[in-house]
Amino acid sequence: MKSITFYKYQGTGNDFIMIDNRNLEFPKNSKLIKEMCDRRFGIGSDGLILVENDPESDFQMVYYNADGNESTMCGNGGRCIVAFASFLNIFEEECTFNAVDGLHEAKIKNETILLKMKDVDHISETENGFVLNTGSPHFVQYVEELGNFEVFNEGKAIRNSEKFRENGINVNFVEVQDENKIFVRTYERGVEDETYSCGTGVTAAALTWLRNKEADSVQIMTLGGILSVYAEQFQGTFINIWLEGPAKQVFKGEILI
Ligand SMILES: N[C@@H](CCC[C@H](N)C(=O)O)C(=O)O
Repeated sequence: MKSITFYKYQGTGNDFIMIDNRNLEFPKNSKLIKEMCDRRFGIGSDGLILVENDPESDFQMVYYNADGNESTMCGNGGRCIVAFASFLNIFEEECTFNAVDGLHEAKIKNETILLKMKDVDHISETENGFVLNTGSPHFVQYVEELGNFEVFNEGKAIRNSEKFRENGINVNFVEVQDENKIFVRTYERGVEDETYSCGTGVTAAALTWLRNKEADSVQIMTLGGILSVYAEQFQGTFINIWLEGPAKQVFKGEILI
């Protein structure tokens, strides 16, 4: 048996097991990762993230969903790994890191982490919503009374519909609160449940709200707290997209594998 040190982080309630894997000793086994993320039989989390060395930036982010599979970009996980890399003294105030969708910049500002997301040059409009990729694929639908909305059942049905079943999609429901504030709840692919917040999801929701408007920022309420998205629109493309919000270390532990 081998003992592995892990840390638990949460970013607006989206929670992750974090492991410093700069020595490449962690076994990347999806059965093990799924067991570690299990909320009854394991540590419990929405995903697991490894910090590894990267030749062209401060570190590499390797992200797994709670189902044990390596997946596309995680925005809240990206903010949490920045807090973790700072805790590990990998950088001081600003950093760059590589993730599955390319190079990201990030900054620590007081109690929050600002993470630069990839540019978004295409938003498709369907009969009941929008589809876009903010590092991960997202469906965004505007609804009323989101507090009482059946996010799990409706999200699961869309994620498993014929159009999206094969590759999967994250499903975000949005209620407009006012011109500068929206409320978002997300059914996440790979967790196959509603999570308290999804960083690439709120970014997707924010861009659908900001498109064709003069405004360049919006505040987003989630079940786990408040996030902000800043973005510029240039010739039909969203550039300089920044996701801002808190990311906190919750505990440290050891597991035997
Ligand atoms: N929690 C996430 C999204 C993680 C990826 C997602 N589950 C997928 O597989 O697409 C976030 O904060 O962005």
